[in-house]
Amino acid sequence: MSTGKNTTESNTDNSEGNTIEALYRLILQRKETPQEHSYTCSLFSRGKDEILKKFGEEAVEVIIAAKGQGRQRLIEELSDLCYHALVLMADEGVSPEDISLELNKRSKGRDNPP
Ligand SMILES: N=c1c2ncn([C@@H]3O[C@H](COP(=O)(O)OP(=O)(O)OP(=O)(O)O)[C@@H](O)[C@H]3O)c2ncn1[C@@H]1O[C@H](COP(=O)(O)O)[C@@H](O)[C@H]1O
Repeated sequence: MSTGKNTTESNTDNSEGNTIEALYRLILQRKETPQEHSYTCSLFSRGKDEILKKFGEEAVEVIIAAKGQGRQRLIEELSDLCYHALVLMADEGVSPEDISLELNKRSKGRDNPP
């Protein structure tokens, strides 16, 4: 998956949290400001059904990769899936922070059962 850094488009930050959030912000920018030659913009312009279709295709490609195409191929397909998940999230108004909050809620529930 290609990355952005903070609000720029630099690809030098390997911190996973920053990478996901920076890429999400860049995807949001693409949604708000259409650009020529942007795959992300073309995906938004094709609409929700196409975004969902791509997400499903990438999920299937992850499964196929995990069934014997090797670790590097699996990393590439998981990266495609993460990117398309972020596009879906941006289209639906769900942020990485929303996901973190949900995961944190579950983590607290498990660590401190009633
Ligand atoms: N991380 C990604 C990223 N991961 C995967 N992809 C694209 O997702 C597509 C994967 O789908 P396929 O393999 O089915 O390829 P395809 O045949 O081109 O796709 P379709 O025409 O069928 O939709 C490829 O075109 C990849 O280029 C991505 N496209 C963009 N980004 C990042 O998104 C940001 C914005 O980029 P632009 O969209 O170029 O502005 C930048 O940081 C990019 O690096």
